[in-house]
Amino acid sequence: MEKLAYQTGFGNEFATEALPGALPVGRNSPQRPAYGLYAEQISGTAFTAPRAENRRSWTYRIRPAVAHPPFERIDAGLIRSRFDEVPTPPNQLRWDPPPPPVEPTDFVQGLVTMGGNGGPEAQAGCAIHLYAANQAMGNRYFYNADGEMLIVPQRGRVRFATEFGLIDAEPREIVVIPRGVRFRVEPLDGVIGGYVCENFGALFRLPDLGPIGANGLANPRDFQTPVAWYEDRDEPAELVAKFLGNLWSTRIGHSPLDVVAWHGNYAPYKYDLRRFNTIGSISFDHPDPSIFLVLQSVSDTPGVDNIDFVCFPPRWLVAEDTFRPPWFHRNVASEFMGLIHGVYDAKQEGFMPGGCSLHNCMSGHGPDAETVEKASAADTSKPQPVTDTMAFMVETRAVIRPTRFAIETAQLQHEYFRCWEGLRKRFTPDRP
Ligand SMILES: O=C(O)Cc1cc(O)ccc1O
Ligand SMILES: [Fe+2]
Repeated sequence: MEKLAYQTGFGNEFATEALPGALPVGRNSPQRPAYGLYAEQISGTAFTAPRAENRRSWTYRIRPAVAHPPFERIDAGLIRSRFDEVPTPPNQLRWDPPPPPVEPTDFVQGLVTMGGNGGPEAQAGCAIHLYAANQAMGNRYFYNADGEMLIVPQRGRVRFATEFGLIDAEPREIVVIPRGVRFRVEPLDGVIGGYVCENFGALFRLPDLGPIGANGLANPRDFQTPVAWYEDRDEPAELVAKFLGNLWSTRIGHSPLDVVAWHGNYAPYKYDLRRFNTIGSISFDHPDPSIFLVLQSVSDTPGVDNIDFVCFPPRWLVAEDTFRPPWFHRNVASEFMGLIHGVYDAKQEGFMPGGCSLHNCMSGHGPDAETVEKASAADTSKPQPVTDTMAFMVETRAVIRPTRFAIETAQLQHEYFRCWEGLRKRFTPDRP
């Protein structure tokens, strides 16, 4: 597999051309763009959004995006963008990894919604999907008008061929495809699978660092955006749109990935979670998980995010006289977790790579009984490495409401609550 070239930086003003001179200099819309290309803008924020948040790109393409017959509605399979199918239980929920697809399945066909909140109309909230595929999309292309898609590969390497260029990703990397950007997914290994966080709200951004300083957590230079790449393919193709929760399809006679040059700050990107600069306590106590924040989607209330995407990478635990794993807690926020690799430090077993868990607003949760036994007996005068792990959490302001599929699937672990059954009473009122 050839190594792809990328431009680096988060939300930079990128400029890239696949043919020399395709990108106009000093203007966006020349009367006759070079090579007979059409100029087209795609905006990801309101025109008048403050400069620091404003996102848009200019593309120079073989045909404008408008060149297609009307869309017709198609079956959305197990994709959901409304979350009122079944009552949401306050229970701790956990799922085994889904079995790989048996039928030929591409990325869009293999999307299954596990839960979510808000919706595309409200422009707030998120949907959490799993994907599993064993086929390339071929001449099928997809775009999502409902939100940007943060894709978390868990199994298999995968190529995203997008209007803005090519991205190859492997497990422990994440990919963000902005709202509206057309793309196609190709497995680079036989079976691919993972998670998708569809963000209906404000675009993902890097969090402020406050007293941490100018460096740390996910560093901007580690975000990678493709260079311009195009295909000039005049052949029958299908374009599928996700629009207000429904899927719509149209037939076009060419590949929509025909952008020869582009500039701007609205484009797909990838990030390797292994580059996350993890920060933790070097004195005592387990800090709040906000120190693991990779990307945030802010809400209208300062400090209360629509979505926090956090990761739990390998790290050292050194806090003395401290119960080192995640503590027992109930949060106002809701937590959907996935395990990309290895073992999660709060759960000895049952939380498998490819699996997921959901602990909603005020539902008690924390380390399982086995973890508590171990951590309570550990020698905390010695540093302890947490190795071979990569978990993530989608933490949201609103309750994450599971879909009917999530509640009825055979992968739901009905015995999950038993992992806390062994928490014995250890109260000794006469012995401090
Ligand atoms: O529930 C979890 O496992 C996620 C989590 C991790 C952590 O280190 C602190 C709080 C928290 O919710
Ligand atoms: Fe939690």
